[in-house]
Amino acid sequence: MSAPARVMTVAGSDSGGGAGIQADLKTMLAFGTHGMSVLTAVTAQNSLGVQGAWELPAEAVEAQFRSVVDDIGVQAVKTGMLSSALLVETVAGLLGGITAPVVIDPVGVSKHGDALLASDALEAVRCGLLPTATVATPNLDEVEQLTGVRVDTEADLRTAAEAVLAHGPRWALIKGGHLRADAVDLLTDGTEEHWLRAPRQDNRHTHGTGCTLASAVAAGLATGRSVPEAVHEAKEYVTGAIAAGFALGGGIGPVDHGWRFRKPAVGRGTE
Ligand SMILES: Nc1ncnc2c1ncn2[C@@H]1O[C@H](COP(=O)(O)OP(=O)(O)O)[C@@H](O)[C@H]1O
Ligand SMILES: Cc1ncc(COP(=O)(O)OP(=O)(O)O)c(N)n1
Repeated sequence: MSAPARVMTVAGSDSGGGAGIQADLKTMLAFGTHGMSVLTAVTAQNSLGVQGAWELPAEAVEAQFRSVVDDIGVQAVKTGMLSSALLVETVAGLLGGITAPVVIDPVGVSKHGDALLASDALEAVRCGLLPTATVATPNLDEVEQLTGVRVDTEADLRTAAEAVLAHGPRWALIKGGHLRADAVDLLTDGTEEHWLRAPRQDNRHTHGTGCTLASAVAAGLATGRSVPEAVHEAKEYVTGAIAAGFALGGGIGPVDHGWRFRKPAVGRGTE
């Protein structure tokens, strides 16, 4: 039997299992790929927020990356929480040495407003990390932090994408999850435009949306999809996962990474 496509995430751990490395690996499995991980930081996190975060040494990040790439090999890479300028620079340097497609989710803050990236790391993201991206997937807050462009309406998404593309990724996927109306995202390489629209799900359990979308794109690229194909399939997956998002703990529950595997009411908790 042939091995599944290999996808690597470079990201932080979310102890609650809704975002970060845990979301990435579940998503990669949902796409039938083999997920591998380079851990950058450990967070103590739950449905109420982030209670603590501890960064790993740069040499530990580099060693994990080399262990995977030098022996197993990767067909796509996704990055998430990178925590500091040092880790952003370390990871950017490592990505410069591989040829596989790279999806950069420039994670800044969690849904609860907890910082997952030091403010002095933004310049390293702009100058070092974004140029390595096949696709960069900022949300609206990240667009504003990185480019100064504020997005209030769908019409602003094009300006945002142009500003992100100016930092060097081949494609920009601007996520409109924080807009008021439909959840509209814009994918563009500066020539082609793909508008991805989904009705806004009236479900507060949306923890992990961004990690899930970016990992799904990476899994699609690893299996040979084009960027537009991978993004369309990822959007369909995250929309279903949000619709099926469930309550856990006392705050914002996770999206359901396993929604395609479940029959109604099977595998659900009783609370
Ligand atoms: N309530 C929602 N209903 C439908 N789609 C959503 C909703 N919230 C976010 N999305 C979608 O989820 C994906 C991730 O976007 P977003 O939540 O903005 O990312 P992040 O987690 O990085 O803030 C995007 O495709 C976005 O349009
Ligand atoms: C460890 C870790 N990494 C990333 C995030 C942010 O994840 P995201 O998918 O953007 O989801 P929300 O936090 O916005 O729900 C995280 N929280 N933790």
